[in-house]
Amino acid sequence: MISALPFDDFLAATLRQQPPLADTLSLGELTLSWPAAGMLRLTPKALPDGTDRVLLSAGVHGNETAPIEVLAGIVADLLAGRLTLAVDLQVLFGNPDAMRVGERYLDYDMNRLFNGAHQQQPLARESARAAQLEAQADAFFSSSPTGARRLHYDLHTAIRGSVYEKFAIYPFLHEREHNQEQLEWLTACGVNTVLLHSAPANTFSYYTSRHHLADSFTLELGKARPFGENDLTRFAGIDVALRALVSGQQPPRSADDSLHLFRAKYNLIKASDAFRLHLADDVENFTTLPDGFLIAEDGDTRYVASGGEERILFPNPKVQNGLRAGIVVEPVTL
Ligand SMILES: O=C(O)CCC(=O)N[C@@H](CCC(=O)O)C(=O)O
Ligand SMILES: [Zn+2]
Repeated sequence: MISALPFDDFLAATLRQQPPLADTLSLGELTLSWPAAGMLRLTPKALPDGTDRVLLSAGVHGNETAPIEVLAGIVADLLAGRLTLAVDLQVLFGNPDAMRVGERYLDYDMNRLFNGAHQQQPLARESARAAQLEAQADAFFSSSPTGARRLHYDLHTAIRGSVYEKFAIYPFLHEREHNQEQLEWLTACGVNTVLLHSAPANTFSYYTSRHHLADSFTLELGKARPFGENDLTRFAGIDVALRALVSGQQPPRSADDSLHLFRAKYNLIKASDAFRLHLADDVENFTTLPDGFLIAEDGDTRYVASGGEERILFPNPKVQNGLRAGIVVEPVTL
């Protein structure tokens, strides 16, 4: 075990490709392990039975920088002893190579490569990294003691603005109920809108939910901007909430305790280069679609809104062929 911190800023060390450590590191009340780029585990030396396991990831999309900066700030305060750690914490920066160049991905959208899907794209640089992230999540969660909560928040920002600025995406659950306590926690954090997925997906949050029965969410926290251009005051709510979580506290209650729930109805799939989206670039996420509105078409396939209650999420005609180019959602109650 070594005892001197080899970096003063974990994000900077990740971006400059500083070599990780083969050994664990002792730092005051913490044990650290840094087995690979962008992967840091912080464990309190005193670890009571039932201590929560918390996985916080950001940068699965390299251009979604504000959540990366939020996590970097939390790590810095834990390492400096300004914040007390009360959980076993795994921090993962998903795609450092894409972060370095400020792109969503280099070869293939990494959030379509989990759940083993990386095996179908062996040439993509994101595939090796997705497999490495899965292995790290496996090592972290599979050794968790019974009774300990397993939580995973995968932090993102979106390409478009949104009617609801902050929202959570709840992966499809197999024979499990949605966790009411988690929905209340999200609401307390100011994340008042939740989309319930209706089918499995190859996302990181689905992977940990499915394989480790974690309470896992993709959190969409605002708009994607390059490093240095984020207004971090807009991320203060989640910052405060995550700091409370890792130090074993409840988040301060948000003034607004309403909850807007939606269900994914179907995906728009870009099957070919003929895919045409009939929504302007400034149409926001969760915009309502009038009954009969032609959302998109792809050759003979026409996506037409129905009923007047549907809304559009993540419309993007630039995705690779075969991938999701949007989600049509509808309001739901639990
Ligand atoms: O703004 C967009 O079009 C995409 C934002 C984003 O990266 N969203 C995630 C959602 C993942 C999920 O469905 O759980 C993604 O597309 O990977
Ligand atoms: Zn993203």
